[in-house]
Amino acid sequence: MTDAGVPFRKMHGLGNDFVVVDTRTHPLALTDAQAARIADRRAGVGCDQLVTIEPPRPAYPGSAAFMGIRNADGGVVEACGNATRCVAHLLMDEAGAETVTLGTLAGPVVATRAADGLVRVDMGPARTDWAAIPLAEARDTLHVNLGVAPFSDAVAVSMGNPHVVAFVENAERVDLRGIGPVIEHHALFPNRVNAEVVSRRPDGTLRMRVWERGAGITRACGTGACAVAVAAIRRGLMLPGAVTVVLDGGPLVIDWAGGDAPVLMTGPVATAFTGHLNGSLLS
Ligand SMILES: N[C@@H](CCC[C@H](N)C(=O)O)C(=O)O
Repeated sequence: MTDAGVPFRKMHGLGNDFVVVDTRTHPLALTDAQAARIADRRAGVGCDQLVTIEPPRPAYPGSAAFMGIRNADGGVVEACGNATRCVAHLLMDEAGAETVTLGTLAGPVVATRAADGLVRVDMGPARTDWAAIPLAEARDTLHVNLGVAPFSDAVAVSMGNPHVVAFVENAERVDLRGIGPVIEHHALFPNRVNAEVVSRRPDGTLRMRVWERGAGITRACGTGACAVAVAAIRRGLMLPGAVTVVLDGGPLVIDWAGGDAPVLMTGPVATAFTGHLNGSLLS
C-alpha cells in the first residue's frame, strides 16, 4: 500500500459528508468530471460535497483561507453550511484560534467555537429578493407556486445558494426521491435549486428533509436548515430567535432575528478517516 498522492480528510456534519483537500499544500486543479469521480461512492471515495481549502483571496481581507465547494455531480457551488463548520474547525485548530473567517463564492463567513465542541457560523444575511435567489422572473418569494405538490405554496430564499422550502403536515411522508429532481430542475430556478420539506413538531422543533441540488437526498444541509428557519420565521410559523431544525442526521440550531440580521448556524463536526487520492481519481 502506498501513501503517494494527494492527502484528503473525510469529514461530515450530521452525516452530510465531505472529502476535504488542502490545496494550499497540495495544489490540485480539478475538472468537474474528476470531482464527480472522487465523490462517487463506488468508484471513488464517496461524498456529498468535495471541499478544497485554498489560499486566501484578496477579496476577503482577514480571511484565513478560501473554501471551494463542489457537489457530488462535480459542479461548483457557492455555499455549504456543514462543510463550513468542518473547515473552520480545522483552521481554528491549525491557528490555535477561537474564530476564523473563510472566503466562499457566497461571500465571507465567520466561524467561532461554541460549547460542547460545536462550531457556530455566521452565514451572513438571508437573501429574499427574487433576483438574488435567483428566480427566472419576478415573484413574491414568500408564496411561490411551482405547480407541483407540496411546492404549490413554497418559500424561496438564498443563503448564498438557492433554496425552496415547502411546509407540509408530515415531512416523513413526502416522496422526496420522486419530487426532488423535478423541483431541482424547475424552470423558475435558472441555477437549479435545493428543495426542503418541513413540518412543525409538537415539541416546537422543525423536522426537515432535503433534496440537494447536485447531490440528491443527504442526511443534512446546513444552508438548507438556515433557509427553513428563515422561511418559517418569515411566514410567522416560528418566532424570531433560535430555532432547532431536525435533519435526518440530527439537529442544527439556527438563530435569526429577522430582516437583514445574519443567520447563525450551530452544529457538530466530525472526521471519519484520512487517505490519499491517487490512481484513476487524479487521471
Ligand atoms: N450540504 C450543503 C449544501 C451544499 C451545496 C448545495 N447542494 C447546493 O447545490 O447549493 C450545506 O450543508 O449547506
